Amino acid sequence: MSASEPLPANAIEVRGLEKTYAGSKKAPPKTALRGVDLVIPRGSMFGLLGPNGAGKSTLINILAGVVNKTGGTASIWGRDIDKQPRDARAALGVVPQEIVADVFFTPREALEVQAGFYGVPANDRRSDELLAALGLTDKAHAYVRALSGGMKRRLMVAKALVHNPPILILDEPTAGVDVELRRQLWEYVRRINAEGVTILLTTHYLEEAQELCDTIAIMNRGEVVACEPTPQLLRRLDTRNVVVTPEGELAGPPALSGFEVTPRPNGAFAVSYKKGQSSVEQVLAAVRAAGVTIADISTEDPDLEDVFLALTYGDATQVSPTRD
Ligand SMILES: Nc1ncnc2c1ncn2[C@@H]1O[C@H](COP(=O)(O)OP(=O)(O)OP(=O)(O)O)[C@@H](O)[C@H]1O
Repeated sequence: MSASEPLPANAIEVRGLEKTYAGSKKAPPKTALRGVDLVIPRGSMFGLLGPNGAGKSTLINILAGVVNKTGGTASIWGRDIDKQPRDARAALGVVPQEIVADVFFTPREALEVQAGFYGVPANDRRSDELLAALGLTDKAHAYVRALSGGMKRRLMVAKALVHNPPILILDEPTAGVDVELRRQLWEYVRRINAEGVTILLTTHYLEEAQELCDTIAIMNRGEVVACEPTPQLLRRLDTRNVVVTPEGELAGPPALSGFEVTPRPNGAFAVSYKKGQSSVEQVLAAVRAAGVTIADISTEDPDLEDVFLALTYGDATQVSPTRD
């Protein structure tokens, strides 16, 4: 990227994106994207969530130039993928879902070859810096096939960054990565995000998206069903639980008019209420009015899993998500 270029407001803009995979004798055509609109602001840490088959990989593969779209437009760093495909793709580093190992190269050689592929002049290459940043310095000259799965994945992150792209896409990057490596990987991703790199990540680890991403889009059946700043998305599911532990043993959880009550282990029960419509005070008053003496209470906020389920499965008019 030239330093004098004005920076685009949005790293990625997708409008009305459609994809139908052609059918064959054995399989009918398959629509994977049904008019997806998505705007990823420059500098954000953006999470793309959705059940299997929602269309996340299809979307990423279209951006990466691996899959041809059927309709709509997409631009990367202000460049239209149809009109300026090379420039658009040069702004992206993509870490694919599957581990792709260069069996004949050492990690250092793999990075040099990749840099050469992008035309990065020898003086501008950052192979050693990237190996160090991803904790691979002592494996720089080992054969890639001798690396653990987590190391191969970190090498793939390094490879995606050799040309210093302003956008990094990580497609399910922590599948099969152990807890410690995952922590290191996220630390690094957070660091480069703080340095200005826009991150788009798809993940099934909902807590991870909640913890890492400032904005989250949720896809289901080829459509974006939500796209909001993380705290706003969490507020959308405005149900709160008050978990009550009663004094002594009850025959069962009390019936409270106007509230949903569900049993919890060890004689406790949860009372759900809508924030804005009721309050913890009102819940406790109803519990006391039912003759229950309260030994202890705690409150629960919804996590992303609740929001995700409510948006993608909770709607009774919606059939269950596509399965392959
Ligand atoms: N090459 C292909 N040919 C035909 N159908 C495909 C192809 N690739 C994906 N699909 C279908 O398109 C739909 C979307 O798949 P996609 O892989 O984009 O979803 P995803 O959200 O990335 O799921 P996952 O989390 O499992 O990777 C699925 O129904 C899938 O079966």
